[in-house]
Amino acid sequence: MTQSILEQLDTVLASRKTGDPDSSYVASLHHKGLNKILEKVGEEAIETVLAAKDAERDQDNSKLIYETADLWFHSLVMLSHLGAGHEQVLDELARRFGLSGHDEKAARDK
Ligand SMILES: N=c1c2ncn([C@@H]3O[C@H](COP(=O)(O)OP(=O)(O)OP(=O)(O)O)[C@@H](O)[C@H]3O)c2ncn1[C@@H]1O[C@H](COP(=O)(O)O)[C@@H](O)[C@H]1O
Repeated sequence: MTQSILEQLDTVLASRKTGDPDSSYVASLHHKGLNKILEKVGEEAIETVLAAKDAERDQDNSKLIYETADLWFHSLVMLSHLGAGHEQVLDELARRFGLSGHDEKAARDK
């Protein structure tokens, strides 16, 4: 089975916790600490909201997709910084959907 992009990203984000802040953006965020990471998550959330308003006005979702990717990315950095990962979020969504984490992973791996 090939690894999903989220699995690959989680692996890279974890490796950056001990990376060089001068050569890695993610390592620089971990180095600056949780407050800087939360500042970025807040900033990207606002940019996503503004992009959604523009998307409705312009009937064009391209900027919204770009900003949502930034928001998801920085949220993953936040989870990683605190020792969590995307799997736990997917498990929570699956639980709300009535699937066990195991069923949800099996459905994704099909
Ligand atoms: N997916 C991303 C990704 N998305 C966004 N960004 C960075 O997030 C930042 C977005 O913040 P802004 O738009 O506010 O830009 P900015 O003004 O330069 O940021 P600040 O000065 O405010 O911190 C930019 O610097 C982008 O380069 C990302 N940086 C890295 N990745 C992934 O993370 C991996 C590891 O990255 P490094 O740690 O840099 O090796 C990469 O291989 C990519 O897959």
